[in-house]
Amino acid sequence: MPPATVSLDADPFAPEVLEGPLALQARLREAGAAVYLERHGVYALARYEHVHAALTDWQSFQPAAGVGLANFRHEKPWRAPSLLLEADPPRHDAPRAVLSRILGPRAIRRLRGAWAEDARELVDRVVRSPEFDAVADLAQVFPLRVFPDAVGLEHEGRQHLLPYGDHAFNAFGPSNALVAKGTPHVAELSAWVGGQCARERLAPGGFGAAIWEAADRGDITAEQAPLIVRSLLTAGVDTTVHALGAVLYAFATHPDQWRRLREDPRLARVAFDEAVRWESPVQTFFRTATGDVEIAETTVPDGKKILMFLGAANRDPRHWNDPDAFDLARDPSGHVGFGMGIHQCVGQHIARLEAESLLTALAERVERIELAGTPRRHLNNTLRAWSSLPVRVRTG
Ligand code: HEM
Ligand SMILES: CCOc1cccc(C(=O)O)c1
Repeated sequence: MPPATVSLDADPFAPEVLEGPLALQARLREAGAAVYLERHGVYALARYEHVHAALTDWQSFQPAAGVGLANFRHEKPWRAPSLLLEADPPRHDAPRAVLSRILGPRAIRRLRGAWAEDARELVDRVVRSPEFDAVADLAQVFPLRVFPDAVGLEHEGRQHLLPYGDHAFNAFGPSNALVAKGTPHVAELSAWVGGQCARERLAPGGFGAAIWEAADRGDITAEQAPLIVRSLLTAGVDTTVHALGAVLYAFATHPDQWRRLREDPRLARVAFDEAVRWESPVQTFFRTATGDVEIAETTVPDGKKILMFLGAANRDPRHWNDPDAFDLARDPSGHVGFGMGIHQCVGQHIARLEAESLLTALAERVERIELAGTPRRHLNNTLRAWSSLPVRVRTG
């Protein structure tokens, strides 16, 4: 008889927990292999071993009933489910294959030069001032300069991208004040995003046009094409903005690591993955049990949700040496900050290119970067993010 599952009344989506999640993450890892969260009726997994196991076992823990708290088996989704994120094989297969190709190595080779040049121009301009806000002036600016153009979006209305993604990531959590804050804008945001997925709105040569060309070839259907474009607009902006905020915060608080990057700018790529492990900009995702399934010494009843704490797994001392250290000497591969398995982030190579472009440009110009004031968090049910990151730089 497996030991009774520990129950906790904690709320991972309470503002004070979203502000500082590390204490609850440690408590969950130590309380038991699986912990039943009474408040939301879900089974929490916080240890690396079990989060990895759940992510890679889509047959037992499916995304198709929603990867948020809402259970699509008996609740209407707030928007049409994603054909990737919220789909199981075989429905998941063709959309995934199409995006994997479009967002793969050939795209990276095509974009590398232009993004490096764009990053150098932006950094040259920003560092003319010794003090600035690394979120407002870099982390939010660079992705919104390069990614919408790569997708082929019109210039008009791009200000809707961040709030749309912010609401989508809030909507994976419970219907709390964060979701209520976004609800009045959902109709306008969804109308703009939905309009941008139409073939005639997408510039030739972009990721969006390439998705429609995949429909022309019959790799996907014309009905699927706009929803797959929507995936890029939902998942591809806020995530990279907050991951860049995370890596800039990491360097501003670890001068010894900045020195390592200056000595060897090729470390930019591993630095980004180490920051994604250390801060985990995407903190949590849910799955739904497809039967009475065993995991973490617990039987999860059919139809019940599990909550995977990606951030907690990325700092699990059972898997990582000195997990709370931000250390460029570490090999962060295997972290679950991009997920794992068949749903592992299909845009991760694009995200890494954005980070490599910006960090390389900074490393070439900035001798020192440090905090110039108190950073402020941006709270979201799923994303770990900064709203402000005042820094001081010395160039040379
Ligand atoms: C540092 C930035 C990013 C982070 C931390 C991140 C994180 C993640 C995570 C954790 C998943 C897995 C979700 C799950 O297992 O339920 C995922 C999936 C996904 N990501 Fe990313 N992502 C990032 C950037 C991007 C970008 C730039 C794009 C688009 C260009 C993108 C598009 C997607 C899509 C479409 C999926 C669903 C894949 C599938 O279900 O097959 N992401 N991402
Ligand atoms: C970062 C996880 O990836 C996502 C997030 C939100 C939406 C979608 C989508 O496929 O629409 C994907």
